[in-house]
Amino acid sequence: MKITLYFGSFSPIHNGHLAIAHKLLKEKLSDELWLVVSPQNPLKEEELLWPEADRLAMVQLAIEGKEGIKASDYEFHLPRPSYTYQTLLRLKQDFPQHSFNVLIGGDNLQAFDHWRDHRKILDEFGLIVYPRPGYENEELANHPNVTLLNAPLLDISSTEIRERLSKGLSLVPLVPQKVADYIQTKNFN
Ligand SMILES: Nc1ncnc2c1ncn2[C@@H]1O[C@H](COP(=O)(O)OP(=O)(O)OP(=O)(O)O)[C@@H](O)[C@H]1O
Ligand SMILES: O=C(O)c1ccc[n+]([C@@H]2O[C@H](COP(=O)([O-])O)[C@@H](O)[C@H]2O)c1
Repeated sequence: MKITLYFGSFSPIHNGHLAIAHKLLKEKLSDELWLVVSPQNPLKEEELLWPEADRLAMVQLAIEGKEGIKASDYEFHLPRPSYTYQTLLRLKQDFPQHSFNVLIGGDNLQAFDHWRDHRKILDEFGLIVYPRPGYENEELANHPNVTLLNAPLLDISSTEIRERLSKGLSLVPLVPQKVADYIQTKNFN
């Protein structure tokens, strides 16, 4: 099978992520999409991230009943921080029957040059990139292993959700109701 991996901190997952996931499957660019929860993005501060088990639980709630999408805790069992190329090599070893590529937002493409082994990710696996406001990387966008996905842009970020939570504002419609309910049962700060 052709599997697309959507790596993220997902602290928390929101409707922007889900819109992209649905679009990818609708365009039939892959057989399955795996949402891989990264315990520790090498370029992110640890204190901004909610506990990984909660982040995974919220991804699972958000995709419940949705065909073709899976939540993955694969990186929970790998060394930290979560270097994507290392994860890809392990996945290739563990699932030799599948082929993998990586879905990223244009904002991550901008910073992609700073990812460890980014050239190898590009050459050996390939990227599917969708636009994010204000970000471009023309050189990479023209690479033969980069596919562009023309997806809807929802101006939502996990940061905004955490800010709304700290102000006591409603989280719907930025996240699915089940995720909002989950967050209310926790004491995240
Ligand atoms: N509104 C959105 N629409 C589409 N993709 C998004 C959106 N927000 C984030 N992404 C993408 O989803 C992936 C995972 O993002 P991440 O978990 O860091 O969410 P985030 O909202 O950017 O978080 P934060 O605000 O904490 O930085 C990244 O590739 C990022 O580019
Ligand atoms: O491999 C790297 O060097 C690398 C550098 C920055 C980000 N990443 C990965 O990119 C994914 C998206 O990160 P985030 O926090 O924006 O959701 C996440 O899985 C990170 O581990 C990976």
